[in-house]
Amino acid sequence: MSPSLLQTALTSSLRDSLLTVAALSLFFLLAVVPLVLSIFVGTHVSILAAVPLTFLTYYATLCTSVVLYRLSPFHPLARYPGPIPCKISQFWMTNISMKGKRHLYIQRLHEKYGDIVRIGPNEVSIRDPSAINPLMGTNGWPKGPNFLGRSMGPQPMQAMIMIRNTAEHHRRRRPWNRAFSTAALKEYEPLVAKRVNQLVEKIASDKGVVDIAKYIGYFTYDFMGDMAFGGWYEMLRDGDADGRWKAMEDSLRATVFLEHIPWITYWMQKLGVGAEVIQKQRSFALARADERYKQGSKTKDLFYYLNNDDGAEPEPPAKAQVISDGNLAIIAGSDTTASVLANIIYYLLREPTAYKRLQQEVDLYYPPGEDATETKNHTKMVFLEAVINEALRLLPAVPSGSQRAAYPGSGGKAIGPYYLPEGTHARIHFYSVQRDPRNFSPHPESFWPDRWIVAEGDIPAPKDFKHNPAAFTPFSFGPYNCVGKNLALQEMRTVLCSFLQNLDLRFADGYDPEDWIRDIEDMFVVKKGRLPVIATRRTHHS
Ligand code: HEM
Repeated sequence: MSPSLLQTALTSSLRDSLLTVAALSLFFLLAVVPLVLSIFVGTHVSILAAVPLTFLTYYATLCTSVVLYRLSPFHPLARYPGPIPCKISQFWMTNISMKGKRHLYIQRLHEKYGDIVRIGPNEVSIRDPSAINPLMGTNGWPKGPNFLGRSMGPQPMQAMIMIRNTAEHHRRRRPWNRAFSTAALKEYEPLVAKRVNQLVEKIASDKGVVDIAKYIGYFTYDFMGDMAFGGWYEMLRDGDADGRWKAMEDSLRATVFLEHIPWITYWMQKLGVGAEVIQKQRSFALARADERYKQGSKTKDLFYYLNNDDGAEPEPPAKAQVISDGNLAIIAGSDTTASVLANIIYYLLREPTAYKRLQQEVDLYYPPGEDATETKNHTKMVFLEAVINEALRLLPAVPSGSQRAAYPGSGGKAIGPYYLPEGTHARIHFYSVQRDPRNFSPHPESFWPDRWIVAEGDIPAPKDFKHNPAAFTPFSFGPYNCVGKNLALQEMRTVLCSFLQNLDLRFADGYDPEDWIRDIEDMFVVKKGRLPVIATRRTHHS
């Protein structure tokens, strides 16, 4: 076995052993100790009364002391404010998250308590851009343990997004970086173009009201299948016949539940409870990955790089690693891009002047007859860029941020002006930071694409204009940031140019645009509702 595979296997067997020791200790504390105590109590009362009495008293004392400690000035995070239920138990935030409005809840907490707030007994949310680099940059902290919960506990091989060891993450990220290089992105252009044309055709040919958010989702899924596995599924053509998209959306609620209480996944796995919804989603990807192995590399898709078919790494990776990361691409790349794209369409339809202006820009660069899937004009399209940035600012695809925590044994750290002891889990609340008037003014809560053009100095700045690029991190920040950022931007620009060149879009009659905002849920990634539109082909523009 190669040294890196050996290291991975050892790390995961060490992790499993540690989890088993932790579980046994918990069992000892919660079952064995009160049972032994009840034998002593049984010398004074009947054993039938002694057992419940001892257990009840033992648990009450245990819970009271935990609660008192978490609220006390002796707790390492005592200096940071927050609501009492958050300080007492992680279950409070779990409950909030399950309702889908965590992003708004945490935003309100920041308004009330300030730039750092305790959102769990050992977890803080931060709304201060000066903390982004120290927390998430090269010398910051790695991923937090919430990813272990999100993935339903240890897998045969962890997907890259879960890896907390910096060196191991760096090693695993190398093939991804090659797969998203400028040269590789160029190779994906025809794949994007083919799917974009199919999407436009699908929307144009569907008569009546179209749920454009659904079709955009199918498009991103089909495209990620092409890009990751050299072709996979035809959701735009066949619909969600066997429930793949639904399985992915369903798994969001289960994973947001588990991300706040990752330790529970250990017990769920041992008892075989609740994994179906997540396993169903995963089984689709595993099946396709297996097929792809058999086919071999005919095109340079992501699999080609993950499987080291380009020969850039000294050793071939384990099969389980390639499968895990291929699956990760589908999950990380489809839902995120779909929600951002649908959100951009929503804002454009809500702001007809912005829609018109973008259409004029598209008409300028892609007049009728010009191929709108060509990327050559993208860098010149300043309003297109402003529209995408503004939608990403208002609704980042990961609104409540990605958790970070010190690697065990590495100690506490000054994160900007805040000292966080080891054992703390911390997130930058992207949603709040990007809507903070100290970072973006005026109209921090409104869709105003011009702020990006003002910031470039292309139009004069209004009074009290504020624009802080360091506070804009919709693709996250640092060595664990979104590796698919450039692909996502390329995809979104191509879709928007093609939509606006070929279609006229408007909200369906009777649709209340507030429904879109109401339906948005923060399930770590954004879960969106329906976006009913009427689409007609553009025929008479010049
Ligand atoms: C608009 C679309 C997208 C947005 C807003 C977005 C945003 C994000 C964010 C916020 C993260 C978390 C990074 C962290 O933990 O700090 C992430 C991670 C990731 N994204 Fe994206 N993403 C998008 C599209 C894509 C696409 C198209 C892919 C292609 C496969 C992709 C692949 C990944 C991967 C693999 C990770 C994990 C990176 C790592 O752990 O090193 N994303 N993304």
